[in-house]
Amino acid sequence: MSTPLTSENLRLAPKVVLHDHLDGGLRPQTLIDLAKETGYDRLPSTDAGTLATWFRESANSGSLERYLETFAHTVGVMQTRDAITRIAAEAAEDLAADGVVYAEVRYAPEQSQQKGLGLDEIVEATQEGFALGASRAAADGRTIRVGTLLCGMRQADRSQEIAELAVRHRDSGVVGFDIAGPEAGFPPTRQIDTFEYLRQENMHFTIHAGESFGLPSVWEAVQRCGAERLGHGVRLADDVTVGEDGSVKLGEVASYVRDRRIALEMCPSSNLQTGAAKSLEEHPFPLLAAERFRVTVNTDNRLMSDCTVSSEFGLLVEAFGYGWEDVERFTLNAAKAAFIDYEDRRALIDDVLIPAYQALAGDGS
Ligand SMILES: O=c1[nH]cnc2c1ncn2[C@H]1C[C@H](O)[C@@H](CO)O1
Ligand SMILES: [Zn+2]
Repeated sequence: MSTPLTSENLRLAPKVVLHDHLDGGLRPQTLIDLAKETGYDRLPSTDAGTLATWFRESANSGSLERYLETFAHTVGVMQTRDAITRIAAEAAEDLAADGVVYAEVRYAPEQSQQKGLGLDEIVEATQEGFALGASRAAADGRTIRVGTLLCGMRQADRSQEIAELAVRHRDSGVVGFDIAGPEAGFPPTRQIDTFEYLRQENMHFTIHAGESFGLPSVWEAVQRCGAERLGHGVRLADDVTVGEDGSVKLGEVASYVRDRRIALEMCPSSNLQTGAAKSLEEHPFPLLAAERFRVTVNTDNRLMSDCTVSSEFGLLVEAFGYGWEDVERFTLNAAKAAFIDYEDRRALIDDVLIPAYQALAGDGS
């Protein structure tokens, strides 16, 4: 018999998240504690409940630029080694508690230098935190592995430095690179030399594209920069035409992305907040999933969207009637697109995910 697809069972099911920002996932109380400890005096509230609501409501702005303004407060407390380690440890614990077995968590090290920390020190403090969080989760009976993506910020000019930092730390848990920040006016080709460098170093990278800017941004990210995955990529749907008879026709960019199995790191709640999608019903997730794009389900920012990986799955299950076989497919999509070694991906898929979803779907019982 199949296990009922409830929110609690979704939480217990093993999941993979590829797009989760460290500075978008702080616990509200931690933010308050760290603001006090580090002398950050600009928090909108020192009550955890009020602060959580403030983030959710402020991020719910309909604009990516305004959504991004809320990060000044989280980044504001990520300026000491201890604060960064605590935040990373809690992120690993919170993801593990939500049933995530493999996570790629990203952040922009250049934003943690307000008090003079060095870039390498920031990466070391983060890695230390993830290791600590994973070992605390293990003590609680949960297994999680965390890979890190380092982000260059599109509006700044430090991507090359950050890419070199990622390459330097590739043997201690950094698995890839990304560019984040405002999309309009900052095309990924501004950093084209950095992407060329990363390819020469055999380093993986994803690019936030097709979120607040349209199809040209997706095309540039894929064809000019060589992105292996797309952060969001919702506007790819502009290249998918659904006829009156329900027939679906893909344009060249969409075809290429589907043919090459370029993963789409979809984050439904975040998309609703930034206006990348008007409503869940109009979100391109079900269309792209039905057309067998490599869609994955992600949080983007757990604090700003007040979500978890399992709650994002829950939204999609409720809106589009997905079953365990769909949850499994989206999870396997994420495992296949992870930036870890092939052997590790295979082990994750064969030894962890497939047996668990067989049991959930009631196969062989
Ligand atoms: O959805 C997003 N689009 C573009 N940039 C984003 C998004 N979510 C977070 N960021 C930015 C704000 C963070 O400070 C930065 C690094 O995690 O990435
Ligand atoms: Zn993001």
